[in-house]
Amino acid sequence: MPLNLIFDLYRNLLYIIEEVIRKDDMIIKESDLGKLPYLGAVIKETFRLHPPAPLLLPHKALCDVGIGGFVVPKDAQILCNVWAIGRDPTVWFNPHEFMPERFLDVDIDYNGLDFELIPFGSGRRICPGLPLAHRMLHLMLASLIRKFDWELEGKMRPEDMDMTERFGLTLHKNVPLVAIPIKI
Ligand code: HEM
Repeated sequence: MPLNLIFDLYRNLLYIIEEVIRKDDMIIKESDLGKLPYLGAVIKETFRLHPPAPLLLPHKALCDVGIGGFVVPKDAQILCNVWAIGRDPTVWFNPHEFMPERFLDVDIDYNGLDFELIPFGSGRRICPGLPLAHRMLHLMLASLIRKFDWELEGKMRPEDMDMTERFGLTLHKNVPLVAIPIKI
């Protein structure tokens, strides 16, 4: 999705949040989150394209394991490339497009059971902070959108933003985002 459309999306999110949450309610509450499926879809789409831990954490095979026709030998170190899974064209339609709508009518979640979207990992070493991160991300993003208007530093146009990523244990924007909050 072109970046100027992402700003339209931001306006849409604000509109939806205002529609759902009563105007006189000052603070977005956890009980409001179930009424904001589009917000959830935006967060899932962000995790799909920009997983904070692009290779999860290193794992090690305890014994030889056969999987999908391959043998993973005992003691092999395993890095799970969730960044690549999120952009796999055999799994995702238009994988490089930022399209939150793709999550609206499907039952794909990041709870570790849907292997096409596992930003928190899966299985017994799944991130124990998932429930906290899930709540905080929704509450913080909804509050930031609702309480402020935003503009880019130096009147930069959204389409001129440098979206390249810097890989490491965690994934960062190569050029950090600087956005200016304007109190509404
Ligand atoms: C957006 C937020 C977060 C993301 C995307 C994330 C992602 C991950 C990932 C991918 C792993 C490795 C899973 C694996 O090895 O397969 C992990 C492990 C872990 N995370 Fe998170 N995490 C987040 C927030 C948190 C928070 C808020 C906490 C604590 C309050 C936390 C605590 C941990 C711990 C302790 C582990 C190690 C678990 C183990 O190895 O058994 N994480 N996380």
